[in-house]
Amino acid sequence: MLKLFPFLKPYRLPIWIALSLMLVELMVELFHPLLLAKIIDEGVLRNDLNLVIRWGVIMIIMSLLAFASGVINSFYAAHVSQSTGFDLRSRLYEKIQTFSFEALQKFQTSSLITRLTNDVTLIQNTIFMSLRIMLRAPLLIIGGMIMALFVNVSLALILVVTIPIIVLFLTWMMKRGTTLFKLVQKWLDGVNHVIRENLLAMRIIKVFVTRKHEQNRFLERNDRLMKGTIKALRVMEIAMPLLLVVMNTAIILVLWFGSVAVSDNQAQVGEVVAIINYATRITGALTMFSMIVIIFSRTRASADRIADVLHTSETEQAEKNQRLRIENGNIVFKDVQFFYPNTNELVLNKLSFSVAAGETVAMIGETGSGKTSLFQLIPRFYYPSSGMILIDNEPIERYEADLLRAEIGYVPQEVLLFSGTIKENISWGKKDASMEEIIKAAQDAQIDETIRKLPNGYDTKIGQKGVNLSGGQKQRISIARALIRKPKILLLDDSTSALDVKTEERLLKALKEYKCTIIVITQKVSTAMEANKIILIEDGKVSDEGKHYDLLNSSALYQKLVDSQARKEVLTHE
Ligand SMILES: Nc1ncnc2c1ncn2[C@@H]1O[C@H](COP(=O)(O)OP(=O)(O)OP(=O)(O)O)[C@@H](O)[C@H]1O
Repeated sequence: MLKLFPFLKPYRLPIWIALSLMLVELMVELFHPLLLAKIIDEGVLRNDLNLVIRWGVIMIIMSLLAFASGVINSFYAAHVSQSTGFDLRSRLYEKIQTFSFEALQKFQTSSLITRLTNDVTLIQNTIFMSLRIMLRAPLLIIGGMIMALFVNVSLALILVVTIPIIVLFLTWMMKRGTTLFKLVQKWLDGVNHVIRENLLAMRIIKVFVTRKHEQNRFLERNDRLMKGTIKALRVMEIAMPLLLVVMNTAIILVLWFGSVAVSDNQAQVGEVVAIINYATRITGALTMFSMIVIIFSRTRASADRIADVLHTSETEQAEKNQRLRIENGNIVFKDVQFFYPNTNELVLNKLSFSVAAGETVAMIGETGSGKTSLFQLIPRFYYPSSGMILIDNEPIERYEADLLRAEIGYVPQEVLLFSGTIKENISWGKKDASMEEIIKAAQDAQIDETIRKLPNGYDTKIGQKGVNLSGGQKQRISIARALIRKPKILLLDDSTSALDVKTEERLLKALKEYKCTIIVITQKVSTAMEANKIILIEDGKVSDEGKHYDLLNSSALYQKLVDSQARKEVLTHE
């Protein structure tokens, strides 16, 4: 939890103001019984109405002061807690943006969302409560003990011995509670995980009629969360009765030893009453303290989870000193081997190939042969486990990640569009793009005509993940988004799969204008035939490469692919 303290530093002044005002409230609270006793003993019992009015007015003024302090304290507590929550969320978000794919895989998406929302909210609430009431309990406990010692040392010793034992016990419970609440937050991640998956896969769930199965999956996780929370709270709940037993025993001991002391003339009756009075107040404060322990256990668990994200070292390495930019776009893979982090399956095995600047290369291979993985190494989402990747004859590590990626247009296999207009989605690839540039990119991606037919043209809004567009339309918008930045290297991962042969032909022709290096992963012979070179990938290795007619003679895999597609064409023409 201490790791998050720096986040409070910018709000030192409002924190001090809030705490000082809380002390004013506390002082009024402590002095109230004293004043009441004075009014009763010296005013009411002696029939002194003036004294009653005088001290009564003082009591009212003090109450008003406490009321005003409370209101202003609330104002500052809300300001500090909300601002700290805002800062924490922003820092977490910034940090997650720098995460390497390894770190993103380690913290699941749903867990990151829980940390950014629920965990931050818990911390925010705890800060608010700390500034409002939390410090009051410990101060009442300490203040009560000091006052008791001041009244009668030997009787107060009973409290001085008992109370630290209870506080130690509560601290131990907080530790135990933190472990349990950490699990609770993990189970909350689990619930969020199912919700997220279900919302994203609603169509599949409906079409496979698996609503019941998914409901049960959700209920199972929800049940685990409920039972876990009850278990965690139960451990905490024994604190209260235990505390009352110990404190009541202490009060009985004070009474017993007190009566002995009074009869031995070693204490006054008033002193015994005063110490019992303090013991009762301290019991109340300890009850409050045990509630605070519950809240703190939860908050500690959340703070640890947030700190885990903030202190993760698996971020992308930024080679700040390197200002290299891709000039031509030639690519060389030399004996590249690759394992995904924390796995032992060799995905790329001594893979070597080269693509000259401005060339178009088609990459063909069976599913799972490593094509997408190979693509992910070019914008440096991952580093090769061994071997070398050179761009413009420079090792890829020498490029700063952002500068490297600025020159790469990447159209992933799974198209993802953002909510917003079509225009915004295309210009997302280049924030300062003009309308002409947007239209040009759309024209080249063969989507301009379709967009113009939509109700609001380029201003048509598309829903989350572009639900109101067809697969092929989404693919082409995603291609336009990559083209608008006029990349030096264009990576198309099976991005023309949903296009008919004619549209695809026009697209490939338009791409030639861009004079960039293009690698296109495809299963279509029609696409491959347009390329300068075809590279065949088998089990993470280059099994063959060449032009269409060369491969027809040399590669059994290519022949099989051509045969199957020719047969499909014959069947569709029949
Ligand atoms: N994030 C990942 N973590 C671990 N292993 C992965 C990951 N992504 C892919 N793999 C594994 O890497 C291997 C190659 O996958 P890849 O996606 O590169 O194949 P591909 O040739 O692109 O297949 P497809 O044509 O079906 O897209 C597969 O065995 C897959 O299980």
